[in-house]
Amino acid sequence: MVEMLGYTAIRQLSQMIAAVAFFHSSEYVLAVSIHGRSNVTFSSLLISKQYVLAMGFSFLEYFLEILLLPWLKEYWWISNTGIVLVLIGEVIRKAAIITADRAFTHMIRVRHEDHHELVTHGIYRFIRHPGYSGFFIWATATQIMLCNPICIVAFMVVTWRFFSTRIRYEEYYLRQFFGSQYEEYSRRVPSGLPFIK
Ligand SMILES: C[S@@+](CC[C@H](N)C(=O)[O-])C[C@H]1O[C@@H](n2cnc3c(N)ncnc32)[C@H](O)[C@@H]1O
Repeated sequence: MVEMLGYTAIRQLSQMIAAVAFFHSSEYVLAVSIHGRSNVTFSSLLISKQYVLAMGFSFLEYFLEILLLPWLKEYWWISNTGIVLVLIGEVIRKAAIITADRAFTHMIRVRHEDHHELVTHGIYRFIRHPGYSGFFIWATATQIMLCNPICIVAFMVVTWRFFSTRIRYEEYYLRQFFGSQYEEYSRRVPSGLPFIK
């Protein structure tokens, strides 16, 4: 197997599998420790059908290019930049989850609960949506790590579009829950995603 794939593929694919496994297992562990096992479902692993499809495309691109354009995978400075960005994305996202604590629910709240307070400290002082910003960086970085030019662009476009819709929906409710407090906060602090104020 190692001889068939070669050093580059073995290394880059192992990094990818490690990044994905760590991301999802840590999301699940954090969700259980914050919300309790009985309130956490398989969806907290954040593995949707669309996500599996995207990852499928990513591996397909990787295998086609390593067979047909192997030189493309040898830009180690690009691949290593991807590793650094994967770590940065992880740190931003996990800092968001830990800081927001019980306010960080995987399903967007549409009803205000008594314990739900507006979080504006820690990483939320600098970015309004650090959880989404971290995921956006992480997902794009996995493709940079694999030197997958098509999926770098595709992952950026798809995750950006997904979060731009989600942020509009989420902020509609946050404005209802927290009124002028949220207005003032959103004027002062950037979203953390490009081209979203
Ligand atoms: C998946 S979390 C994402 C939180 C945030 N958008 C982020 O990217 O870090 C979604 C939940 O967080 C809540 N939420 C988002 N921003 C918040 C804030 N600054 N303070 C309290 N709750 C927040 C929303 O009401 C929603 O139910």
